[in-house]
Amino acid sequence: MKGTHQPILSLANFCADSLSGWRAVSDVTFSVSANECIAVIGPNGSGKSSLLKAITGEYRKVAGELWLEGCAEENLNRLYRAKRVAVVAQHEHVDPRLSVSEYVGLGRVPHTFCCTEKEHQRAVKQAIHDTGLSAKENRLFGSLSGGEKQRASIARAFAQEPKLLLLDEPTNHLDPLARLELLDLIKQRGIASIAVLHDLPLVAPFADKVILMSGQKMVTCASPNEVLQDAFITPVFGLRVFPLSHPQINNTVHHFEAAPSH
Ligand SMILES: Nc1ncnc2c1ncn2[C@@H]1O[C@H](COP(=O)(O)OP(=O)(O)OP(=O)(O)O)[C@@H](O)[C@H]1O
Repeated sequence: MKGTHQPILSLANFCADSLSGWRAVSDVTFSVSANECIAVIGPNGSGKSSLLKAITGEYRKVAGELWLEGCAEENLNRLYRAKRVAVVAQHEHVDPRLSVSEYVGLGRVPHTFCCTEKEHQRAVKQAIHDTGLSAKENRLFGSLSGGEKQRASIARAFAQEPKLLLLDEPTNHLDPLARLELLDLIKQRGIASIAVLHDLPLVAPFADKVILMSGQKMVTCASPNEVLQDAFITPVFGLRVFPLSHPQINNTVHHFEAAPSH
């Protein structure tokens, strides 16, 4: 049952700075367990990507606590993180001459010395299969469409066999059906996932919890129905929320319109 697992990641009153001392995120408190999906929402420049960078250690902790699988931040080394956390970044610079299977194989790098070649190959094949790319495994990365590249990035992250998946705007450049399929793919995988999403109507079907960011701070972290309300959304986005009953399934869907004063 969701919520009863030991958290994979916990942050409490967490603040992090860039190397130059700029305050990247503050007031962050939440946890994510295996099988849980979290959506991070907020307007442009509100600190969503900064939050992911703080979790990966790119920004350094200056206050509060972060635990990854029960290990405190100060005791984490790069290999420990790399074995547990996979990142699908917003802009990935990939050598276009790599084949899809070579690119997906990069996800195995943190496990280089602790798995056999057969185990590496099995993980890569499985990830390519699960993301629907089997027919394209020998194609060059540079020849893939935008949506296929996005799937290949997810496959690389799956091949890493992480405990936690961090995704920065994974639905960018995807058509409407591909967006739904990609989020469903992540959800079905059953890995603790934190995804930055701009497309607010996609948030409730995907997320167990929503983190709302504004001005580099976490405003709240709660269920989609709790966060997707005027009280939170209007001051941060300038939008009004209309929760509607879905005609066929027992779920609320959310419609958004510009708030009158905006
Ligand atoms: N090292 C830095 N020094 C100063 N400001 C920075 C630094 N890194 C990021 N910023 C600023 O912090 C703000 C938040 O950036 P971030 O990339 O986290 O936003 P975001 O919510 O992911 O935005 P978007 O939706 O546009 O991708 C931006 O205004 C950005 O210019």
